[in-house]
Amino acid sequence: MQIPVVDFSQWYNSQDASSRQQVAHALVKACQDVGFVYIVNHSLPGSVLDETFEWMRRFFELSSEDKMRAPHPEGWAVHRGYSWPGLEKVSQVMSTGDDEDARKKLREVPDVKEIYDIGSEENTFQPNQWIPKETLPGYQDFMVQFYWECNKVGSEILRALATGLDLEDESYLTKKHSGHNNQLRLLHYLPVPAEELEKERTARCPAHTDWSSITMLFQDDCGGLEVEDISRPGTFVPATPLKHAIIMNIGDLLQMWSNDRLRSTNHRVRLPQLSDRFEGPNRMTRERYSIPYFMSPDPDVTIECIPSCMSEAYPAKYKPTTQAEYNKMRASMMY
Ligand SMILES: O=C(O)CCC(=O)C(=O)O
Ligand SMILES: [Fe+2]
Repeated sequence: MQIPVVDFSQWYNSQDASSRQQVAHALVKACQDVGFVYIVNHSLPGSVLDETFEWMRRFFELSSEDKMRAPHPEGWAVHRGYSWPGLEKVSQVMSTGDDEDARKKLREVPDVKEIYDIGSEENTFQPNQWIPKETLPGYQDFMVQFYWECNKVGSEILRALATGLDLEDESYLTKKHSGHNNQLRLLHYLPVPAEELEKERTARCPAHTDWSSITMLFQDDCGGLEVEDISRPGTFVPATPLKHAIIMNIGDLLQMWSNDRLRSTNHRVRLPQLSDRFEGPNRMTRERYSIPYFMSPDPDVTIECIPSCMSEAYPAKYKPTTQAEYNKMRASMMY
């Protein structure tokens, strides 16, 4: 399996409907066959992405005391602010109600990363947790702007998906995504001895699917992200870093929405592939920075089968749900 590359330049050519259709169909095909795709020639300038990685480096280099001025609130309901190493545990386990034991067991193998989550300034249910402005002048303004730039590209991707799914209304999906329920996450994976990862005594990010509609991921050149081959369950292939490309993947909500036509694929972060990403006698793996941006519909939007994805022979498989309900089920196992 190879992760397809889709060139988005023709999508922005509003004069040429057939080129736009081609891009949209290539995108949908990739999301059906693999669930992951590299998008190149999108509207986010490489210089902005480089600058974002610079800002996040500066943020994570702050003292823990400084970072702890914007801590992730206790519990799962608010997903903002700084999570110190070990706080979050990624898992595929769903909540059943009586979870204390399951939660403890999951944490026996900690995830060695620190995280900073950001949302819309206008999302009052998920208030942002900022460090004082004077601690890192310019950081907050930059991130707020980057959040909306990502939303702009993400909206174009949703528009292309609707077109590629042959929906008459190109804005079928974008109408349900105001942008205020997205999540920008800055991830810093700490250096660890390779053996710790090999023996699974610690983890970077265990296999999971995302709960979003779509996720856009930006990564540095360290490597380690792996994607499951849906035609050979259990086999993972590396998503090798491609400079300034967006790695886009389908999340659970769009898989449900599309009646399993678009695939929410398992992925994980393991050892970097390249040998020069390790150093010293105990093969410390290099640190890694990545930025997933999760696009989610507004909380009360009903996720029910897209008309072009069902027929008499292939009826809707999922019971309608809302983003808020699905989010609650997944999030309560993570914190
Ligand atoms: O860090 C990465 O490359 C992937 C992170 C990820 O899959 C997630 O946060 O959902
Ligand atoms: Fe993910």
